Amino acid sequence: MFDLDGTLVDSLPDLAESLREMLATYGLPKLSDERVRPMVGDGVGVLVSRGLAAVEAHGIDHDEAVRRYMAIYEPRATRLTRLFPETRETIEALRAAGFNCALCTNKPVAAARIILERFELAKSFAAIAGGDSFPARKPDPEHVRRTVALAGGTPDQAVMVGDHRNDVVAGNGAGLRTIFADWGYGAAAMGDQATAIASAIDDAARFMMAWFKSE
Ligand SMILES: O=C(O)COP(=O)(O)O
Ligand SMILES: [Mg+2]
Repeated sequence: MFDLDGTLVDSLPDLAESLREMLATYGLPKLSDERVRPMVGDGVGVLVSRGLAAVEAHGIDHDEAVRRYMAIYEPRATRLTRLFPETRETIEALRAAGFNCALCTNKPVAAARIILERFELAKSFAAIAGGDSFPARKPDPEHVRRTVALAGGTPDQAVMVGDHRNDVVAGNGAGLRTIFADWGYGAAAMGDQATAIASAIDDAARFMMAWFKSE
């Protein structure tokens, strides 16, 4: 099971640009990509709250700001976004080895689907769950648990790969082995509780192959 932003796709340029455009509609100042990077990982509502707080915006209706953000982001979700190196090849190799792949992202599921479809990967995933698919989202383990079930798996057979503490906490809590994706947007310390730390997606796949080969 994979997280999306910062794990399969380098989406920061589109996320940050959309945030800047949204802030500009209120006449608010810009935020650099580097300032936006640590704001990603808790879903769009929190991203917008953090963006507004960072520019010290006051008196802005949060729901309206989220609507403006999504209206900007969705149509451009893959303008600058790219798969991280070896992502397609690794997904194909895992499937060829008998793994089911699933997506568990805090991003709204419609936007997640748009991205996977744009990269012709949607059909490779047995389940796609977003931050709005269930009442709970990462770091709540229920998000991971329900996604595993949707993919037809069980926690002991599954591995959660993600670049944020939320991925590690939710995966551990659901009883999965976890791999911290240290090529993503999370700080290195976020991987402390993970079963393993990987420096690239093919490295993560090597852990998975080794764990399940000997069982
Ligand atoms: O929408 C976000 O904040 C991050 O989404 P992710 O769970 O795919 O990293
Ligand atoms: Mg992520």
